[in-house]
Amino acid sequence: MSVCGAARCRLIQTRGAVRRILQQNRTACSHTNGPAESIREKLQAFPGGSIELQKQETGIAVLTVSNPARMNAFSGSMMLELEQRVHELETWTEGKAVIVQGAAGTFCSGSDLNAVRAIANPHDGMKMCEFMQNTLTRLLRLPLISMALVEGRALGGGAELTTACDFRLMTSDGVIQFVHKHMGLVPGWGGAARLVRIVGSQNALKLLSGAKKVDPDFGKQMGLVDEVLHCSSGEGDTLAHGEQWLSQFIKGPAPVIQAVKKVVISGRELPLEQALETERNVFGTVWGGPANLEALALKPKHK
Ligand SMILES: CCC(=O)SCCNC(=O)CCNC(=O)[C@H](O)C(C)(C)COP(=O)(O)OP(=O)(O)OC[C@H]1O[C@@H](n2cnc3c(N)ncnc32)[C@H](O)[C@@H]1OP(=O)(O)O
Repeated sequence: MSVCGAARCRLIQTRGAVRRILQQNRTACSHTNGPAESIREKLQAFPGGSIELQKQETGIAVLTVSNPARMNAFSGSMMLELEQRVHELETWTEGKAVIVQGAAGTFCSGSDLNAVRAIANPHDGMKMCEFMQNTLTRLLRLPLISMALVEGRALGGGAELTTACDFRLMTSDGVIQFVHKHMGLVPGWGGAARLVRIVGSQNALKLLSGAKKVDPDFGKQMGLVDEVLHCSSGEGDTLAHGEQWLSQFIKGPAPVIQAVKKVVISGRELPLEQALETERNVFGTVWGGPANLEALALKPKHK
């Protein structure tokens, strides 16, 4: 193929990739699309628990998966609520970060097995996965730095949820386990695709095929866990420790933090040419902006 032909081919691939991302976001944002509507009705039929969102003045939001009677398993209504909460975060211009945690000292035990039994046919299963994939993709693409705070267990879909965050922190007794194989399943909420990108395909294969328990040491060793908090789950101040760790990445004004996250997302997801274009555009939003002018006036030395 000629150089021009190869370049044209790359351009077509790039446009295809961008169209796919936009299409995915459109599907995710659509509240009127037929098949998505039918799975919404089915999910709504399995109530219980809640997804709580607390936006703090510090610019850190806390998203809590709460269904303590079922170890924070995701009921159908919680899946719908998660989408709403992610939507609220997408438009939070003052925000810098979001911490995803579970209630009552444990993270999340995956999907509610009662709901799973009731929609145990491939069609509904795939629709549920499509719904959760869209929500978790939007969570990962938020212009906020995200962190899963794993106290206790993150199992099945709970383990998948941790991969939809930029960072994972664990208490010393925390466990992440992709138990899907033990359930005759594979991840379906996008957890396998994201896991491969975080730890590489060799490690992902080991974790999924062996349904291996990832404790803090193992997690750090393979790059799944970013930090271990030296406290146990349910000790009370775990969230404060998590916020403290996160604070090193969110100093400065929200527009700058959001710009940082945007260039990382485009670098992570787009082909190079497209990522470079996005980077230029994002740069244009901060260049000559208040934080930039203030820094220039101070003539800082970065020693
Ligand atoms: C997307 C694909 C998926 O996520 S598939 C789902 C994968 N998750 C699972 O299979 C988790 C199964 N549960 C367990 O292994 C255990 O309950 C774990 C989480 C380890 C907790 O054990 P343990 O501390 O002994 O408590 P327990 O078993 O008595 O549980 C307390 C109550 O919670 C419930 N629970 C737990 N997980 C779920 C779940 N995923 N769906 C529905 N209910 C769940 C238990 O049934 C138990 O309820 P009950 O007190 O017996 O009424």
